[in-house]
Amino acid sequence: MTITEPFGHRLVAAIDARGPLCVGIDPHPGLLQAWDLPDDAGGLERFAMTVVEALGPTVAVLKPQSAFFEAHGAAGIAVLEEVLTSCREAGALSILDGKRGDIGSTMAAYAAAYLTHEAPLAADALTVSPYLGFGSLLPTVDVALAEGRGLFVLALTSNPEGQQVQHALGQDEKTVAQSIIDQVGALNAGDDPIGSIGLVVGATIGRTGVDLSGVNGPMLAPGLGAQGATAQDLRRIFADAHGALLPSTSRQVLGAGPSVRKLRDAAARTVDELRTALA
Ligand SMILES: O=C(O)c1cc(=O)[nH]c(=O)n1[C@@H]1O[C@H](COP(=O)(O)O)[C@@H](O)[C@H]1O
Repeated sequence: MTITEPFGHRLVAAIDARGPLCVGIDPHPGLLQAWDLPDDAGGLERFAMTVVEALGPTVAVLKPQSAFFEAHGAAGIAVLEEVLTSCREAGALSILDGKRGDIGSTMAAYAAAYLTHEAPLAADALTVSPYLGFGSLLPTVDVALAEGRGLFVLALTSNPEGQQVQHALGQDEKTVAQSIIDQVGALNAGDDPIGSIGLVVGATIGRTGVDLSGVNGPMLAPGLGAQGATAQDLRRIFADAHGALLPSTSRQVLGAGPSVRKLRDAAARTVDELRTALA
């Protein structure tokens, strides 16, 4: 589908209408079992499509995690395609969590695969890794912007191991993470209300002293719930941030299934809690 409105604008409108929440579609084998589903492509489809049925009409953003679909081979990819199409039809934005990062010419191929209107696996945005050098992402940035889609660039990830790379000091005495944040901010500069190139800043990162005041773009914050972060952590980390904060959780909400009503209630409770904490 051809999109004319920039991703950043569409995200702001979705958060305004539905609340600041992204729910990850992470079909862990343990969750399939808890939902009484087989660990095969049929179980994967039932799981993922139940989440879309429950949350596609109510939650701002859904984020399928690619690896869980790839694990089922061609049949799993077909389910991912169905999920991405159904998110769109249900009115939720989609972020494909693929964490792609490669040399520039290959990044152009990832952009063609996930961020163009002809692509069967087109999502509204894709997670990407800048650790082959921020410049390697620029071909993907160009395609995303031309297609009305977005990126989420890993800056400060929610896992503790990320610090080894992300807190290291670069030649300019900035941390690697701050340098990525600043380069994303430069791409979004002047966009109103915000640009379309986002960052991933985990809700678990603690006190880093990072400056998010110049982002002017979307900020995906995973780590709520199963990884231990709370709405109050978000309030502290993003106190001076400028952009659109999109808290994200997977297992905390998915654990409420397979009942559609319970999934909806779990997401609605999380949105209420976030709205109160972030007001
Ligand atoms: O890009 C992501 O979505 C992501 C980045 C990050 O720093 N930390 C992180 O947990 N994620 C993803 O967010 C989801 C978190 O799942 P839960 O821990 O179940 O809420 C997983 O799919 C992770 O791959």
